[in-house]
Amino acid sequence: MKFDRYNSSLLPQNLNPKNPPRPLRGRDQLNLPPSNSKMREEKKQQLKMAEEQMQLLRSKATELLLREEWKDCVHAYSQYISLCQDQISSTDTLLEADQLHKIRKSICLALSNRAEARSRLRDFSKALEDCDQALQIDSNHFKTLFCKGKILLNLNRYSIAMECFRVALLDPQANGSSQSVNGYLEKCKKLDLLSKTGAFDLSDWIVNGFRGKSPELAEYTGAVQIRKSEISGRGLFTTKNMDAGTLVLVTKAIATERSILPGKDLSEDAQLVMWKNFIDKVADLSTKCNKTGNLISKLSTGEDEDGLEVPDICLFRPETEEKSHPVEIEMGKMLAILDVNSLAEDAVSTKVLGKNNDYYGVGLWFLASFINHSCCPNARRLHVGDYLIVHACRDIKAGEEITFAYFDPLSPLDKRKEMSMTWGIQCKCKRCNFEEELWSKKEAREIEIGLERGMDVGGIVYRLEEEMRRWMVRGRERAYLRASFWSAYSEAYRSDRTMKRWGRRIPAMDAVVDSIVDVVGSHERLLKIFTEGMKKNGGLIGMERALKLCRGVYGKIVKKQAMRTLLDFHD
Ligand SMILES: C[S@@+](CC[C@H](N)C(=O)[O-])C[C@H]1O[C@@H](n2cnc3c(N)ncnc32)[C@H](O)[C@@H]1O
Repeated sequence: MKFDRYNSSLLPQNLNPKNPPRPLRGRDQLNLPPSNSKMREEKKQQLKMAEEQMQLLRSKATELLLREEWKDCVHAYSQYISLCQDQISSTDTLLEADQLHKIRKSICLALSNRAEARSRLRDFSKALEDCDQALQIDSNHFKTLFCKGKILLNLNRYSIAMECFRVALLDPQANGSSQSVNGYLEKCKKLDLLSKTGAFDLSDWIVNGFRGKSPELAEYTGAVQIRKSEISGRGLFTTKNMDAGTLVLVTKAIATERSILPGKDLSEDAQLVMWKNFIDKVADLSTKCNKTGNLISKLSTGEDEDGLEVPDICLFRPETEEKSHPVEIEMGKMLAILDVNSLAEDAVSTKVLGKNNDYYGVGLWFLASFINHSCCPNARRLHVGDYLIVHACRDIKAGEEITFAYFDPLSPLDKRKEMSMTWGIQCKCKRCNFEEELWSKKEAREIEIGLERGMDVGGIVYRLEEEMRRWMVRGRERAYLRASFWSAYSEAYRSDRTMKRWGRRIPAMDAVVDSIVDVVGSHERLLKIFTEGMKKNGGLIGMERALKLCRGVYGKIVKKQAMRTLLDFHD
């Protein structure tokens, strides 16, 4: 075909007279794409700019890390990491192998530092994700392994934590910090053993008068499982016989909030503020960690408990991996869960353990949340640091449900009913049922009224014992009533005048204490009267029984010296 030079559409655009040509330069004159070398030049330029930007961001992130401004630090490292990743993907072909290696190393360190910052914010799930990503880049990265080990230790996942510290120690970088890493490794080994054996020993701390840092504990689950309960919903059951003092479980708080409350007038407001902070903490944790969120969502709201699923106890073990999806717990449900399951750290045992009277603490502990109330409890709890220790307060048979007293079991039926209302429960235990029935007797009500009106306690005890003989109330049932009227018994045993007057006509103190311990379990108020009695009798008679009582109240404290220190508390 003849070349039609006037057919403008066939002309290159920049030679088209309809489009005035712009000044042409170099390769542009031929309308060719930029040469490889030009592209390289431009990319290099971009690379340089990005590098400068990254440098700035990295310095900023490091500074925030050193200043311990964790939130901003996480943010800065996130920006830095995504810039690095962008750079790798956009300049992939242009990066020399060593440049690529350098950037990947920087990402690894940034992930490690972000993990550190996240762990300080207690965002352990995300911190662990960062560690794992960093270790994908460099599986022996010392800083990351050290950080991951510490996070896992915090989460009581001792065996994987140990593995991290062991690998970290192989790194030549560990030299400078090997003492510290070794320290963590030893701690892990000790706690791992404790978590498997439950061989805790609080003796030294107790002998030292609970001064100094509370002893290091590990999570431990004894011979127990979660099952359907005849009391309500789910409960915790033993799978083996346990004698008084046996450790049932040790569990670390999901969250706690503590304070020394100011003067009385302010204390209600202060408690409200604490409660709000506590709710915020738990809500925050449940969104940060899928496992925590999922486990919280399995707790009772106090409604329709019998329809609730029975979770496997393994789910609550720290080493159980979280494979769960995020759950969103709506605020109303969260409030109900916390209302039903949170425990106040104001148990008498906490006060004995060296805390002030105006000290107030609240917390949530998973496994303890499955323990139902009974007025004849077989277990007690003790708070040490963030840990809750549950032990048998009397002998328990395999298959029996573990129960706490949510309120004072050494109080009369009416008082217990009043207290159960504040807990939103209606106790139907054997003791409550028996006493309910007995209270139809006019004599029983008269005894109670007598106690309320401050009648002579010796006379009250005498009358109650006489009536029980007449009603043919024996064994456990007799112990129920003695526990309900314990305030009269203890006052009588304590008063020399009363004992002089009624001594022979009322039963001996140790027989009454023994009968109550058998059904209601050991209790510090029983221990107190017992040790006072021992002192009056000149010392060591009854020491073995006192120690047994003491084990029921505080668990199996290993050294006798520590037991004696505890007994002294009750003088
Ligand atoms: C800490 S939870 C105990 C575990 C609960 N049963 C579950 O299934 O998750 C406390 C709740 O259990 C129920 N509960 C505990 N003890 C009870 C009792 N003695 N009588 C009736 N309900 C009880 C009440 O609904 C209470 O709010």
